[in-house]
Amino acid sequence: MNATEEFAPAVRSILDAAARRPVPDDRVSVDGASLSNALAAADADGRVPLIAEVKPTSPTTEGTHTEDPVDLARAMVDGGATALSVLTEPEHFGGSVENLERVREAVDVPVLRKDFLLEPGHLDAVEADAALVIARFVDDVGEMVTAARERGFEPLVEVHSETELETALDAGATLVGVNNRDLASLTVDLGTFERVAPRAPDDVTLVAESGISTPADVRRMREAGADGLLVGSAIMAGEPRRSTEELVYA
Ligand SMILES: O=P(O)(O)OC[C@@H](O)[C@@H](O)c1c[nH]c2ccccc12
Repeated sequence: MNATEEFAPAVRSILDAAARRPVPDDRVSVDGASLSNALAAADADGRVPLIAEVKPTSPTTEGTHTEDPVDLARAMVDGGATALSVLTEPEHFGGSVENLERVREAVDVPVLRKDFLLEPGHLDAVEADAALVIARFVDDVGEMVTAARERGFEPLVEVHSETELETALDAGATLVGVNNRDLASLTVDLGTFERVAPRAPDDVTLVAESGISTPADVRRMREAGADGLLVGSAIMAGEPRRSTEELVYA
């Protein structure tokens, strides 16, 4: 991480909390389902490959959704979601490792753990199929990619710029998310994916993340080369099954 980088106060607070997270004594070992294979299969099936996110709240969301995460997850899968993402960050996103455990037990699509994992030991808090590694926040992306794979997770490496994409590719990432939200300022620009995506080689699975809320946004990201889309707020704000369907059949 670039220690001189300026982050929004909410982001500083998230990172401070993440750094204080305890590291479990034991390593997890999972037999994770492949998120990238699931995305490719949905595409081959003529569906928009959508990762729907169980996101109770966030620093940029008003209020907190109190629905049972399992009910939300089932509605998203019924609406055609290819995979799910579950926030496990407790202090700023209303997430928990219990939410992830219960959701993964209840559905048979791959489940991504969405959190601010800063060191390999943070991967050991809970099992999942895939784990998010945010290039901007970890000192050694290669170490996190290797640590995730050793445990059986498929790493989804999140980038926000061409430079971070290079770092992710050098680290051996094969599943890369381009976050349209700038985690320094928390502002969203769908042009981010459009700028960064053309720099990725064809064999990399590219996920467009954040700020996607309408069928037109879905088509825009697909035209720019998205192999998958990660959507949270827009689905949480609506009736989850219907709002998932609207995007999956965009
Ligand atoms: O709610 P949105 O705008 O649809 O975004 C979902 C997801 O991309 C977002 O929650 C996210 C992307 N990268 C993250 C890193 C940490 C926490 C959250 C995120």
